[in-house]
Amino acid sequence: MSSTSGRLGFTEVPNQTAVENSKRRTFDLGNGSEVVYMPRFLAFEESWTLFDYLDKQIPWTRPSIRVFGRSCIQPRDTCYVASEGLPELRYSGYQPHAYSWDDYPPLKDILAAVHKALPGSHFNSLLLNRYKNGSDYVAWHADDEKLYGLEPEIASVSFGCEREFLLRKKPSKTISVQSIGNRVSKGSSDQHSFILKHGSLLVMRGYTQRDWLHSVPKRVKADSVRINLTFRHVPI
Ligand SMILES: O=C(O)CCC(=O)C(=O)O
Ligand SMILES: [Fe+2]
Repeated sequence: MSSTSGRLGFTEVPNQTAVENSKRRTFDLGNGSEVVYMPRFLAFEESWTLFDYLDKQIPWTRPSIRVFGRSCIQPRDTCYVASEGLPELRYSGYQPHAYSWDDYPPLKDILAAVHKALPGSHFNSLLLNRYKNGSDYVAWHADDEKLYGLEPEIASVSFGCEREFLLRKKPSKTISVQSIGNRVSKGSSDQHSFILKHGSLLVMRGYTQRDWLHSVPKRVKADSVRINLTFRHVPI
């Protein structure tokens, strides 16, 4: 984009919105894992319209899942949308019904925007989560189901209440802690935290699911609904 010179010889600064929209930060987590964060992926008002639609129209359920051999109610609402003919998703002993994209046209618009932002991506399934307030959460996990292959790219779009998204390195199977004299250096880059904003996009790619865990912890102060969409590719 070219910039014009003002009357007094100052260079004009592009307007603030354009600068914000172009903000895209890439975080190299090391060893082939990468996270990309775009705080203003979708416009603010449009994001509220989508939030209202999703909150009201999606057939949310709160299923029973199995965690460490015990049955419990999943601590958030969920729904699953997938293209026809994909192998079925199963996680924590639960197999969600796959709804069709055609039943929820705004999801196709969001998918198109994600594909545009991430050239070369081909998402064909979507796991939706609804956190009614700060007592809903997702525990530490990796989306490393075989179904997704070895290096899944996962694109996560958030609406509504801002929540913290944490990444923590999986314990290494080899001894990677370096001893320097008496001091044990573990490095501080084994954890990352993002506040996922209304209308934001966060992408995990490379070996992030193999080498890292992520979570959205409980937050007493979060007092309103958050909706999160994670787009995934299931190879056929
Ligand atoms: O709500 C989020 O930001 C993350 C959801 C998530 O990790 C998942 O659905 O696997
Ligand atoms: Fe996840």
